[in-house]
Amino acid sequence: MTKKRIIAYNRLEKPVLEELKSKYDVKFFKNINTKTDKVFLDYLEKTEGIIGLELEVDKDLLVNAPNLKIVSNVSVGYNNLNLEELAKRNILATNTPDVLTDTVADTIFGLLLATARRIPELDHYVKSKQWNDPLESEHYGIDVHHKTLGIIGMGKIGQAIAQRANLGFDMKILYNSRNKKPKAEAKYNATYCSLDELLKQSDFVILITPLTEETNGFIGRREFQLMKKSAIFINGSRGKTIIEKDLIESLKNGEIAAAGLDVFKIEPVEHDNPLLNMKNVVTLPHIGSSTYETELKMSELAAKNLVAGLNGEKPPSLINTDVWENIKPLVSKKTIDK
Ligand SMILES: NC(=O)C1=CN([C@@H]2O[C@H](COP(=O)(O)OP(=O)(O)OC[C@H]3O[C@@H](n4cnc5c(N)ncnc54)[C@H](OP(=O)(O)O)[C@@H]3O)[C@@H](O)[C@H]2O)C=CC1
Ligand SMILES: O=CC(=O)O
Repeated sequence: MTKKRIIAYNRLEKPVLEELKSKYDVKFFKNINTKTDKVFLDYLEKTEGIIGLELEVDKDLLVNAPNLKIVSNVSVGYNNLNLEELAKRNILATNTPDVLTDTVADTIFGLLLATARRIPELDHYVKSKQWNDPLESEHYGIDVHHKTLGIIGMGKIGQAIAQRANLGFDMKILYNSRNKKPKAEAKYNATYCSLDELLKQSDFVILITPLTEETNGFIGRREFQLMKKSAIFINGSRGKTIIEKDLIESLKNGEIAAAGLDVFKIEPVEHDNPLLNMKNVVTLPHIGSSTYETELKMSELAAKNLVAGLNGEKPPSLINTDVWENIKPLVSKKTIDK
């Protein structure tokens, strides 16, 4: 029997890739132009499953993928998927929630600490042999413990951040999300407030929402100007949830004190991005979930999702349940190859 054809894109941990290769005809592509790469487009035509990171699955791609049954993201965010176009074609979409929650919360909290206490800047100060005298106040940071933290996006990761802030740092927690979270309020002593109130009252603002039509450009000049001049802004969501040029202006004009960024409008970040020259900005290369343990768990979950979808079974972390309801009656037991 000919093996089903699979595309793996950008990231999949080696043992998982090898396991898939034993079952399927898998081709791995990395960061190619998917609109023009001939090898990719030829392969895509007979592909039944895609697994990977940040592949833009839009109408252009889907018209070239007539046999596609499932797209399995190795990420919790799925702003790279056009769900409307996938639904029109009854193609399943999956992601990797939960397994990364604590790791991402650790990264984001680490970024907050690094920005507040100026850790990368002072590391450079020591290693570049500038530490020759006792330190003066120009090198001081600001306290994190007992301050007010505003979390925009009180979902799984937002709540894991609240846990760290509440139990570890005794912070006052304000949050904003579409719906109130009474359980999280009780557990982490968190208070719901409007976005504007959160921005005005917080010493630290963490943005950790998905990128959607609603959150595209969510935080811009108006929002930065509402923040305290001493506020530190942390973005762990997606680069496009903020207006990056507005952040640059607000930092330049002292409207906020500093920023910690794991995500950028364009990734990898462009080398002439002004944020890279700002001392009060701490940058990371989108590594929220990137530990050995968690990346492996994400790849394993993504593979489980993919295999289930290809076998006509409901994937464990399905995004578009409406598509599953449509195809469920059509899935023929005969076509299932276990
Ligand atoms: N930097 C990195 O490496 C990583 C980044 N991420 C990003 O973090 C995001 C969140 O992940 P996760 O916590 O697991 O997802 P969840 O779905 O559990 O949480 C998302 C939260 O965002 C809230 N939200 C959505 N839209 C709005 C809005 N318009 N205004 C205010 N709040 C809103 C939701 O509110 P409600 O519950 O009320 O609907 C929910 O509380 C991902 O989608 C991804 O973009 C994730 C992993 C790693
Ligand atoms: O950014 C990473 C994700 O899992 O989403």
